[in-house]
Amino acid sequence: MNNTPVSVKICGLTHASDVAAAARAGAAYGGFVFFARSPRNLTLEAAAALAAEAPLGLAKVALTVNADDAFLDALVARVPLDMLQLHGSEPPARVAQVKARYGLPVMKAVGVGDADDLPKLDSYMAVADQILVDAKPPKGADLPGGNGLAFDWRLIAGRRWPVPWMLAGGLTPDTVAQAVAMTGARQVDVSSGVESAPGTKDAALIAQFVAAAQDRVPTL
Ligand SMILES: O=C(O)c1ccccc1NCC(=O)[C@H](O)[C@H](O)COP(=O)(O)O
Repeated sequence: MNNTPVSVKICGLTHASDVAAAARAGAAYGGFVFFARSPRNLTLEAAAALAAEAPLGLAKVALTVNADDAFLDALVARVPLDMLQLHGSEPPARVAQVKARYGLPVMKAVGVGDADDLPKLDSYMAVADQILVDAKPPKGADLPGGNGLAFDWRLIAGRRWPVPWMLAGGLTPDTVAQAVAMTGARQVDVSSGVESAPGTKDAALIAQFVAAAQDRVPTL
């Protein structure tokens, strides 16, 4: 039995109040989204201002989708970051390149819809610092993540990987404890499940989510 509390990432922070709510609730990571079609999309300037608000203990994660070096150069120069999250179709070689170029830990997101998607996870173990095991977006979806949809957690029940991994996809304050129990995840990531509307985070839901993930009473 592992008594270390489950680490939580709150993704898609867009306001200073979101950063404060995530930190107050005890989240370990805060995610900044850089994807034009997302309701959580940030400019570099907005992200730099939010990053400046993040206290020690809240790791700042930038989420990009198939970004080129020019964008990542500007991002890393402008926004103080603790981790890069690659949420597109970046192959393992690109993950290795990004890691070498910026010297930041890299988390690679992999979408899971059915058992056929699981081998893809293995292909990143040698190059990524962390893996985000997320729900595969539905065909034709506008967003490659942050869709509020879960996958069948039984697909990964009991699975272990050699690098740290996070569970994501459709988690909510009501479901996260069951998801942790079923999968054995020690890290979880949420976006839609702690929002009152797409792109609008709710401080009470954030507190409830982190507490539920860690099996304790919310810190409001
Ligand atoms: O959140 C977005 O808008 C987004 C846009 C483009 C790529 C990825 C995106 N989110 C990815 C995340 O890290 C989410 O937290 C993860 O997919 C879980 O989302 P949700 O199901 O909404 O909790």
